[in-house]
Amino acid sequence: MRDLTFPDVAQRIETDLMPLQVEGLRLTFDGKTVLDGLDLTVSDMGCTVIMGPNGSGKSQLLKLIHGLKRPDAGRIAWNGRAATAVTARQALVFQKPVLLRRSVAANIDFVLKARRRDRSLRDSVLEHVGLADKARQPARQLSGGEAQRLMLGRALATEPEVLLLDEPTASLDPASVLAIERIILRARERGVKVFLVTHDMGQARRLADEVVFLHRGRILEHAPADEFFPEPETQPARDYLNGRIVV
Ligand SMILES: Nc1ncnc2c1ncn2[C@@H]1O[C@H](COP(=O)(O)OP(=O)(O)OP(=O)(O)O)[C@@H](O)[C@H]1O
Repeated sequence: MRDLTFPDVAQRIETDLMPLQVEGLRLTFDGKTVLDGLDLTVSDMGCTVIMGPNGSGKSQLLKLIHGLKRPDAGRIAWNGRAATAVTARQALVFQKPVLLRRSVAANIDFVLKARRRDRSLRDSVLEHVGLADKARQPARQLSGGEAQRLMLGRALATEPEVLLLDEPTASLDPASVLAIERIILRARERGVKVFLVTHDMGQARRLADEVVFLHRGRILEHAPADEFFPEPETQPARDYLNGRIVV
């Protein structure tokens, strides 16, 4: 992937959506508590990595703070604004790419049109995610890593102030993982606030400015990365980092 400067995708942004404040957040499914009264304040820019064992509630937390679903109880505020009021100023990328059965370029065009953004941005977005040479190819023919880069391109085409990423590199090869991490880092450097769910310890250490550790629907730790990784305070976090089963 070439390193170029793109006027729109590379533009520095200043968001007024921070801090994120979560109070008493509760989510249940059929009477089962999935998130159990979470309190969380994220004030800093950079990358907040959300970690924790399978089923600890990471994906549900991302969906709630993005305003995609409503909690059973509690409050979410992005600098005082309700999550549902600012969804369009954010982008969420899931683990599994969800692409239109059209060309790579048409997948970007679709988003630009929906957001009434200049179509000319498409080429710079595709360059940015290293897919310019595949613009006319059907999106369904992309490899897993390429498809995920297209998903990131679609997300960036909306010029999000907050990027929410749910295991964006699961099952990708090391080169694809690094390509995606470079895109994430560039967004972060431009002032996009990043929330990243990952089980990849190397990735978490490479990208995290701070870590939120979830366990059984509760936040056990919220700490700067340079404190969390060398010295997690709780046993479940220590076990998780050491690869022991803590579910
Ligand atoms: N639609 C649903 N109906 C019932 N339970 C659900 C539903 N979606 C999620 N859950 C439950 O909510 C809990 C939290 O799920 P979530 O996907 O947030 O976990 P996670 O921490 O992201 O896990 P993983 O690391 O495996 O992706 C799990 O116990 C899951 O089974």
